[in-house]
Amino acid sequence: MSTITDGPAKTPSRARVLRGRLLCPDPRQAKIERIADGLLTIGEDGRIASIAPAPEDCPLPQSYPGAVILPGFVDAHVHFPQTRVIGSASGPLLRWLERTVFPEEQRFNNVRYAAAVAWEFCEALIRQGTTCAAIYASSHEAATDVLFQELSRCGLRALVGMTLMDRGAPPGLLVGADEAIAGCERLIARWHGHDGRLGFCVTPRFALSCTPELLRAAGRLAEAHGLHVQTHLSENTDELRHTAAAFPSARDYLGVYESHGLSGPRSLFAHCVHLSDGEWDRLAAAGGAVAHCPDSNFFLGSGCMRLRAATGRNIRVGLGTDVGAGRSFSLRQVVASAYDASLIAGAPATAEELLWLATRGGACALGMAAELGCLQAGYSADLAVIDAPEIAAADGLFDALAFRRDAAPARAVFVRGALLRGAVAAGPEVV
Ligand SMILES: O=c1[nH]c(=O)c2nc[nH]c2[nH]1
Repeated sequence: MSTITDGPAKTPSRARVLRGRLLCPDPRQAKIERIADGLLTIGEDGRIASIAPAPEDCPLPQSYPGAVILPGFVDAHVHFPQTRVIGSASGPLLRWLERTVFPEEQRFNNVRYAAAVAWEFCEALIRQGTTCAAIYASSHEAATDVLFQELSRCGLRALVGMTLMDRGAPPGLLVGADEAIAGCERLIARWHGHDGRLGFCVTPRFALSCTPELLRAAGRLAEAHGLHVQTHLSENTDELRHTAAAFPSARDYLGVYESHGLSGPRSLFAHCVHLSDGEWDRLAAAGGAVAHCPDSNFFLGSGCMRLRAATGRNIRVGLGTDVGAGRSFSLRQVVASAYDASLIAGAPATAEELLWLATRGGACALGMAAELGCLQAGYSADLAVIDAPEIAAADGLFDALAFRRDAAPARAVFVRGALLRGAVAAGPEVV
């Protein structure tokens, strides 16, 4: 199995200590421990060297007064070529794809356009405190390559796929199976494992945009390289009807992916709004993960995913902005939408649980559990520093972080200890 292991950073970051309010997600359960005044030491290798309460006579000033320090957000589902069409209210899903998404994604056959948007996209992620994302590029090899270049330059961590489509869209977006797989092979050779931060993810858009030949080839490609797979599953009722007609021998929507070698422990399924109990059971048995995208589901009128259907079966769940059907790059906005969705589904989640899903949950869903999502020695120092009111009660603080819609962008963002945004207050040297 191919994993993206975290080697030493190319540009080693200076070892440093951050002092502040720390939010430490539990590695296994959806709980977050608070350290009211803590010291977080980052080693030369970009990993957390230690976490400890600050001593009473600590000479170091608060690194970011008025903020909390937590693991960077993980966006489990986002579309790079939809950056400029966020908030286009042309849904539901299939009409939105036809009217808004496919015309915009065709523009990515122009590499200069793709490069300009790649910069905007990465900036938008970093601004919101996102340090890692599972990204759909367009169906163009060159545009996908340009996105990898920008991710390499800006320091983010990501899984990226060239979106595979050979039917059901304008000709300018369709790429036949042989050509698409050859393009993926070149991208894998160039980028998979790059700098220990970037990985290639096999990305058939959804069943309706792929022939059985392309789905089979995608399954073989993932198997051959031990790669993650990401795709959409059971988002909208019209989509379900068309999928059943296009794959008459499949037992249900998940069955389409199962029969083409695309369901397994490295599969990440977005949406999962209309899955039957039987499909949830099979997804759990296969060890697949889910990208929960409630803001997008509201905006396109797709419905509410039953979060408890996933967590009750110990299925790994991350949160996805699903830009551009999602209306924001902020995982905190998605946390708020996930809360609303949980109320509608009749099983309320807490802000603490949802913030855990936005950080540690996403790391687990993307297969990065050993590296990301915890503030503990040995984990990568991928951090978001977020303004937060001084609220003593844990629930009050989590609620404020999750539900105050006017929240400012992240004060600072680090990946592997390297600063991507913001500055650390100059304090006395303690290392
Ligand atoms: O929310 C979505 N965004 C997309 O781009 C897409 N493609 C297929 N299904 C989709 N759903």
